[in-house]
Amino acid sequence: MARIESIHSPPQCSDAASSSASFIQSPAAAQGELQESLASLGLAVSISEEKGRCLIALRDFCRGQVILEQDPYVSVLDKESRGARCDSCFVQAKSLKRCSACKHVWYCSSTCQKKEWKLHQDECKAINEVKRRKDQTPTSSMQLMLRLMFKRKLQLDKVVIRSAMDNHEIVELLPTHMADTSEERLVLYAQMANLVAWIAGAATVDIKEVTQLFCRFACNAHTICDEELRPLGMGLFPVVSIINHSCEPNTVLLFEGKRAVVRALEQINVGSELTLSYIELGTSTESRRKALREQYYFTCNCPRCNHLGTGVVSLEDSILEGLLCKNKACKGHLISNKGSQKGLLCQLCGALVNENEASKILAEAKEVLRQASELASSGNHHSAARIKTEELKHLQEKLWHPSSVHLMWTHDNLLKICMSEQDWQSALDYCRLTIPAYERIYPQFHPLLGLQFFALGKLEWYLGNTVEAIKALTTARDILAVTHGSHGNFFQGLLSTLHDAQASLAQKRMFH
Ligand SMILES: C[S@@+](CC[C@H](N)C(=O)[O-])C[C@H]1O[C@@H](n2cnc3c(N)ncnc32)[C@H](O)[C@@H]1O
Repeated sequence: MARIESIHSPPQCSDAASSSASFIQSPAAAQGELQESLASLGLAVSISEEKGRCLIALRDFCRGQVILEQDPYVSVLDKESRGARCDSCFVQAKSLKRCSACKHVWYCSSTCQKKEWKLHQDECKAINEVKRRKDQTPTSSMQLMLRLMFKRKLQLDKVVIRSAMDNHEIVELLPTHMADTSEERLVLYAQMANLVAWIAGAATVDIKEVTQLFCRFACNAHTICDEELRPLGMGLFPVVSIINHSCEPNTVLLFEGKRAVVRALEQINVGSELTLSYIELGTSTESRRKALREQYYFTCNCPRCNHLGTGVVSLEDSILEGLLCKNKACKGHLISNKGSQKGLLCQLCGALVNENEASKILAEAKEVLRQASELASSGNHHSAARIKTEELKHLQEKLWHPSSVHLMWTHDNLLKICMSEQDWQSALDYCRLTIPAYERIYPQFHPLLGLQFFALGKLEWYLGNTVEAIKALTTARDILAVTHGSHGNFFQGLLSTLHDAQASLAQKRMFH
């Protein structure tokens, strides 16, 4: 594809050679400068012993209000999105132009290509060097690291503008958890750092520092998704990353292109801490805590987790992930017994399944799950996959609650398979089955819940069930107006489907 020539012009910056030392801020100065910027948005950083830095509201925010927006310090598209989306703005476009030098990045316009050139220039040379010497291109995480290093240098050299919310010093304030990181992982990061050094030119790269930066990526970088929460790439957002986790979050993070937008999920009063969910919320307390410990190195003590051990959470957890009681007359669920006798305890009839029998049931359950995930990850949405997934569904129905997460994901997989086969009626049936589980698992204003109602509404509408379509689309509208905002094309598309359905119903009523 033709090169947009102007991008190869050298950067226009007369003072590029001036001393960079005066441009480096101390961490304290960078934090002070950040506080000032945040204050103008009604936000502040405070420190807690348990969590480290926290982001606090200095004023009230109402449900659906945008609290914070931030462009990534650095970002990169996934392999799957490269060539389908613009590397600069992440917009999907049919006629993208490829950088003719490295042939690795694509832009939707010469404006985007020019905007990125200063950052892409060194990366372009590095990619070509890897191609020449290894006949390979760097992976996405490697590319993200290269971009971070090149951007830092360009900001130090004053070739690229820095701001209070976009500079390397605030990236360095993010935790690394290096001391908590396993030896095995550190070795992997060090190997990756060596590769980065080799790609970027070893003289300029400090291996220990890059290893530390990989640790920082692991617990701070965000997956950038489209409106339907399909992953597009990765980005580092040093201010959004100050927001700590809760399993009952009061904010939600979505992306407009690659720009992060944080909205309030509820009324947030002055003085409250902002929280986000870092993980999939539809799992039991133990699973959520395990996931958080493994990736973020903390034990969650949010209000939802703090109920662990109380009756409410045991029942909720057993419905989400607990096995059905083996006693045919009982409708209860089994979860690990916390008492002296090891095994599984029924939450309803109190029957204890001993350790041996418990491990047999768990092995059976594990095998069912293994088959399910193998099928889901194979991406093989053909009739053979459908038959197998339906078999799994029957097996899972014998083992788990109808609202369990396992069945919910199986119903979701079947929904996708039926959609790809254009079997709309079966797709609608499976979509309907997912709704009670979604409603149980996710909070009232969760984007996944809104998206599932949107999918249901479209299927109902397509199959001529106008009243049901209006009901589902109205629920989707109410949720997505809060999580996604009401201005984008995606939301407008939902409104227009809803208006069509409402107009059709009005017309039907006029003629009957
Ligand atoms: C993305 S950072 C959040 C900002 C961080 N607190 C800071 O000081 O910059 C993620 C890290 O914050 C801490 N963290 C986040 N949520 C927490 C929570 N609910 N309880 C305890 N620590 C938490 C953990 O150390 C985690 O690895």
